This record gives sequence, structure tokens and C-alpha cells, in this order.
Amino acid sequence: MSEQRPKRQARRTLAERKRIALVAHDGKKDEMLAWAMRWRDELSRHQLLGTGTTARRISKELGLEVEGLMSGPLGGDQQIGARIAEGNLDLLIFLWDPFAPMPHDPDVKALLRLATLWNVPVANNVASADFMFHSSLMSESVEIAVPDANDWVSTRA
Ligand SMILES: O=C(CO)COP(=O)(O)O
Repeated sequence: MSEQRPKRQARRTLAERKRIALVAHDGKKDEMLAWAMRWRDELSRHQLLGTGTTARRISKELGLEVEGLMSGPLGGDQQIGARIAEGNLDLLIFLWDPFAPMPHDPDVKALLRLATLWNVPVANNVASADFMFHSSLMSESVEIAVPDANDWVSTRA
């Protein structure tokens, strides 16, 4: 089988106000809450969304506006993946639990695959999330390279 991968890249601009997805597995939710508390002011400058339970807890306990999607096991990871494929997500903070097997492991893998494919910055633990949020790029408009979807289809059709 010949390997297929996008041959051309396009550009996408992440605005100053970023669309940030917040996702934490149950064993990581308290860590997520503590991290989000430390970065509350910065988070309030962006557009937030998250899987159901994570989003609900952050908005309830921190008073931030967070769009709640489905809970992860009910399809929330897939919804975030769809936002990525449509170019509607800029950053992903995903505190996944390396000790807990999940019924929706395939969805988790699919989300991480799409984030990698579409060059979306991902933080998988608190230290990475701190590095990300300390970056001056958080308050700037940033151009990133993404696969050229039109070229991909044209060369295959
Ligand atoms: O399971 C999740 C991500 O895979 C998170 O879902 P909840 O935020 O609804 O707990």
C-alpha cells in the first residue's frame, strides 16, 4: 500500500483571543481545577469550551464561561475533534489519565491524532500547560501551518 499524506501545507491564523478546549479525565480533574484557578485571569481573556463534566466544574467552581460539549464517554472528545478538523479550535489542554483505561480510549486517541495532524498546540500535563500559558504567543495573533485540505482532495479526486 502506498503511503498517503498531505503534500502541501496551508496557513491558519490563531487570533489573539483563542479558542481553548479544556478536558480532564476524572483522576485529573482536581489538577485541572487547580491549574485553571492559577490561570483564571488569562483564561478569562479567551473563548473556552470543554467536555461536559470538565466544563461544568470549571464554570461552576471558577465562575468562567465555558461552553460544555458532551461528556467524554458520550462523544465529547469526538466533538472537539470535529472542531479541530473544521479549523475552529486553537489550543487543547487535555489532562488525560495515564493510569485509567477508558471505555472511550479510541475517541481519546482520535482526538490526539487530529490535534497532531492539524498542528494544534496540545498540553497533556500541567507543566506543558504552564509553558504554553507563559508564552507571549498567548496574547498575539499566530500563523500556523496546516494540511492543505483542498489540495489533498484535488489530487485524489
Ligand atoms: O472523558 C473525558 C475526555 O476523554 C472527559 O469527559 P468529562 O469532562 O465529561 O469527564
